Amino acid sequence: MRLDVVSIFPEYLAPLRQSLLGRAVADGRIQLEVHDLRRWATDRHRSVDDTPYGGGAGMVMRPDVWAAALDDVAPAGATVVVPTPAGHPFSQATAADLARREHLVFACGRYEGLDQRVVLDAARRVEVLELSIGDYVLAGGEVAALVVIEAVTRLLPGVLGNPESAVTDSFGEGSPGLLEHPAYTRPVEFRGLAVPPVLLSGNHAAIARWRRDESLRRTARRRPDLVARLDPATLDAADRAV
Ligand SMILES: N#Cc1c(N)n[nH]c1-c1ccc2c(Cl)cn(Cc3cccnc3)c2c1
Repeated sequence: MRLDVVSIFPEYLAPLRQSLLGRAVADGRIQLEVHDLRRWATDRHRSVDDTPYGGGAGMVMRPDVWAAALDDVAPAGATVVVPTPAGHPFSQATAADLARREHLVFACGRYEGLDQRVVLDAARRVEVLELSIGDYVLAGGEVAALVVIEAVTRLLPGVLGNPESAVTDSFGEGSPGLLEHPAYTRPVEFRGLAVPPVLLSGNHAAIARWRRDESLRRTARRRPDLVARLDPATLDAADRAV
C-alpha cells in the first residue's frame, strides 16, 4: 500500500513513522510520503486560504492550490480521503474496505475546510471519500487522517504484531458490533483487586463463555445502540448477560 498525505502541517504526521507502522514504512512494506501543501502555493506569501463566498467566519482553503496538489499526488487509481466533520461516518467496515486499496491519498485541510470544488474536480478522475471520525469538532484533518491510517494499516498482513487481534478486537470481524471483554495480566492480585477466577481455571470453554458474556454485558450497558443492531441469536445472549 502507498500512502500520501497532504497538509500545511506535515510535522503533524510524524507519528506515522513510529511503532509498528513506522517499521512497515522503514522496511518498505508500506510506502509513505507526506507533502506540504504550500509547495503548490503560487503567490509570494504562499497563501492557501481565502475568505468565504457568502460571508461568515473563518477562511476556506483555496481550490487552485489543492487541485494542483492532488493533480500531482493522486494519479488515476488512487483513492482520495478527505477528512471533514460533514463526512460519512468512518467505521471498521470502511477501514476494511480501505485496507484492500493500493493507494490512499489523504487531503488534510484546516480553517473551515476545503473549497467543495476540490472534491468535485478530483472526483472526475479518482474516487473521493469524505469521511468523519466522530461527532465532535477538531481543528483540522490531520488527527483524523492519523486515526484512519492506523485503523487501516493495522489490518494489513505483516503490519500488526498479532494478526489475531484484528479479529477479536471490538468491532473486529470475529465479534461484529460487540465491545471487547476486560483484559487482565500479572500479578494475580493488585492493590486488593483479584483476577476473575475463571481466567485462572484453564477451562478454555468456560473462559470463552465468560469473555463472550462480558462482551455482551459491556455492549448492553455502554452501547445499547449496538445491541439494537446485533443479530437475534447474539441479542438473546445479551438479554441474559445484563
Ligand atoms: N474527520 C473529521 C473531523 C471530525 N470528526 N471533527 N472535525 C473534523 C475535521 C476534519 C477536517 C477539518 C478541516 Cl479541513 C477543517 N476542520 C476544522 C473545522 C471545524 C469546524 C467546522 N469545519 C471545520 C476540520 C475538522
